[in-house]
Amino acid sequence: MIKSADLSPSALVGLLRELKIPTWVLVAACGTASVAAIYAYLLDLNRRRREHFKDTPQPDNEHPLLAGLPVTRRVFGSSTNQSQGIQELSDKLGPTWGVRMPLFLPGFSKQEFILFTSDPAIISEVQAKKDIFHSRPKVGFHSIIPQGLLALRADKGQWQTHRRLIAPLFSDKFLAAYGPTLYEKSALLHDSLLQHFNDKVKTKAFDVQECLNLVTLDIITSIGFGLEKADSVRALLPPDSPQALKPNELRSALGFKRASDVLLDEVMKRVAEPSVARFWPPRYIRYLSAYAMATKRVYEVYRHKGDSVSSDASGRGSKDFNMLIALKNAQEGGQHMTMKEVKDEIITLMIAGHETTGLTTSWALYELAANPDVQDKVYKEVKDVDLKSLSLTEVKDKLPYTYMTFQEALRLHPTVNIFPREASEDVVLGGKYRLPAGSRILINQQALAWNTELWGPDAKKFKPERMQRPDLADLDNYFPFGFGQRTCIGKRLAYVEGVFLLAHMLQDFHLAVPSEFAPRYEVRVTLRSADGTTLLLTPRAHD
Ligand code: HEM
Repeated sequence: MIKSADLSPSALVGLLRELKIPTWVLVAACGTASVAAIYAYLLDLNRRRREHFKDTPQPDNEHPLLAGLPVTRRVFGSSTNQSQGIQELSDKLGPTWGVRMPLFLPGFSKQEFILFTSDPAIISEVQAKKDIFHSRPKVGFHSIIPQGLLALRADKGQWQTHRRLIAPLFSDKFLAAYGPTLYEKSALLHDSLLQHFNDKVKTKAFDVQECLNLVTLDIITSIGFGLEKADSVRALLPPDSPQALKPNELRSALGFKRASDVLLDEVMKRVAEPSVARFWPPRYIRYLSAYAMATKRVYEVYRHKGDSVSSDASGRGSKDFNMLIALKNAQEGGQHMTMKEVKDEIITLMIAGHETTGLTTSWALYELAANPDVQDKVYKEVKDVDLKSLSLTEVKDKLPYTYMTFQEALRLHPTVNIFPREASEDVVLGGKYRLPAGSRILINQQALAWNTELWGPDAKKFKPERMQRPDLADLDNYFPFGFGQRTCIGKRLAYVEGVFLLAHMLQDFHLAVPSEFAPRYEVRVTLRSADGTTLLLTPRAHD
């Protein structure tokens, strides 16, 4: 019999020597025992956590150790399947369901759970608990987007100060100042398109999603960065046009577009994959050079002296002004943002304000093409409006039906179809869905748009008239620009810009959907049409 005193490490070693067991066998046995112990521990952890979250429906094919990570990666990893994948899981599991994250992987220690919801009651509760759901999760945002409004935490003073300093960029005075640029860029788009038509070519197919993404980029880089020569829409000119860009000009005209694409691409990838893959040299170099391009431009403008904003007697504003200079001059109690803070905010505005507006406008154009009766009504409203002298502050009053068209496009195809919030403390939603501090909730507003209880049996039909409902502003379930204190700061600009671009397009072109075209959703942070939005354009003069 072995006495306990004999179990000292040296006695054990002595015993093993006596037994003459080869060292490699001992090492292998120890290794196997350790792996088995870790595995057993993780399985037990997984079982306990499954038990902890048992009241939240979860996909049943979860990995015993990786928990919901493979499901999340499948859903988010392939952007064309994202909205479909989430919808399929919602159909199966109900309006609120969740996935657990593997606690032991680096990067997940705080993001224990992701709760997806399209349940109006749960969403109202999240809106009411605004002191808990005030920030976006760190994954993705923190390491990629500069430290601007999108990424900053709302419980820190910096976000509040920045929000106050940036808000005036969307006031009446500033909107009036953007007018001339908006008209100029939109007119350039139309010139570029119209050059494709002649007596023989009266109707031609264009990808309006591409067109709108180019023009909204030109607008934001011009009013944001002061890039007066931002004219990437000239890439749409017919190659034989005397104004067509030469290859070297095309490169520089599309430089900002490429940078913006890369930055957005990174946002999407990093949301799905908080891993070292982002440092893969080719990808990292691409990202760094896109970022450097935007940064260089910010610093060039920043070092120039400039006025914050000027408007002429008609209130139409001036082109010699940009958001960057306005932010440089913005101050509160004599305190300005630092150059780096201004840079972070201006790149954030470019990322947040470009594709969102372009895509919503192109969804609206698609719906107008698909619904000729609605198109006729919009055309009737816009055809005699002098857009060149229209102040952006008048857009809503002068173009009410077009405005509702834009709002309805946002309902049916919410450009930010799913947006995240982080729980700053442990919280239980709906009396049973547990969300530990640091976990995420993803608000699925696309499913809300199709909810027949909210929007009636024709919820999937495009009907701008439904935006006349008087309670629209108070609806807890129509929030294409988010809600609460983190609501989109650029909402007013998005509306007037989108409605203006829609009105201009309809003044000049009749739209139709080619018989073979049916859009498929793709999500790259924003909801786009995977194959572009090809529409048949006929200049009204040839109509
Ligand atoms: C149709 C166009 C747009 C849509 C659908 C949209 C949608 C959104 C949504 C859903 C959010 C998140 C809100 C939340 O978490 O509650 C957001 C935030 C934001 N948006 Fe927009 N947006 C649009 C245009 C713009 C424009 C034109 C700008 C600026 C030029 C802009 C700048 C921002 C910023 C800076 C934030 C972060 C605000 C904060 O956290 O304080 N957006 N947007």
